[in-house]
Amino acid sequence: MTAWPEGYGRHVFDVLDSTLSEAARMAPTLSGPAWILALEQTNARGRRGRAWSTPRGNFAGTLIMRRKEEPGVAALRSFVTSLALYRTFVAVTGQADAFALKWPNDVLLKGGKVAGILLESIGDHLVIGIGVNLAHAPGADEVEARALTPMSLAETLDIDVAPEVFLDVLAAEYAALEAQFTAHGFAPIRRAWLSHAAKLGEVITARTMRDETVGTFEDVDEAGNLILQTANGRAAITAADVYF
Ligand SMILES: O=C(O)CCCC[C@@H]1SC[C@@H]2NC(=O)N[C@@H]21
Repeated sequence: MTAWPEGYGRHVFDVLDSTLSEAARMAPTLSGPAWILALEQTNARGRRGRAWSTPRGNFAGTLIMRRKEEPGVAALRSFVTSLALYRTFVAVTGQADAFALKWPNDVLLKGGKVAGILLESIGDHLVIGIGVNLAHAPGADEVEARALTPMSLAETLDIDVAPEVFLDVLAAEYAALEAQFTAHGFAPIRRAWLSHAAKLGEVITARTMRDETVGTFEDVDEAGNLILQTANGRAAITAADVYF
């Protein structure tokens, strides 16, 4: 059994609209960081206003904490979280090679998307919503045409992990990385994140609402920007959807 990290609250709900919405409701009452888990969500949201489906058996969690730093630094916790997710997947499956990280914060299983993260600010709190396809993945026809195929742990690896068990491992992995981030800053997180990055050194496409940049994925800089080497030189991209 994994020890629950000291100082973190743990709140498990059967059904919620969204753990992000519950975090917003709970924020005024919290005295420290807290994890919120829902076994089912009825109105979950993904990045860029997309819907996110959470059937029973999948993981839907939110970590809420008071924001200690300026927003740009606090947002680097999306990398802390995706690295914690990577370590959690390896811990529960024993299959390090099956998983990879996709900038800015998706986790891939055998090249398809198995987990996504949505970071939001609520007043002086940071909320990190995490969705993991443990049991079921949406069909390829339910996601955008160029999106990676959704994958689930159960359907792809034949490994069943209960959301509560996943939460306990993730909370412990996160707490260890949060302590490292607080003590040593982003550099060690960035190095570890890059060591698991998908498509590093390969040509990828970063698309925003306005434009599309194609280039070789060279690095993630100290501010978390995606660095692409393009035909017109080096591009630092702050926010985009990445396509392989
Ligand atoms: O689009 C993405 O990749 C991010 C998906 C984030 C989904 C999670 S599930 C738990 C939390 N509650 C929500 O409503 N969304 C996030």
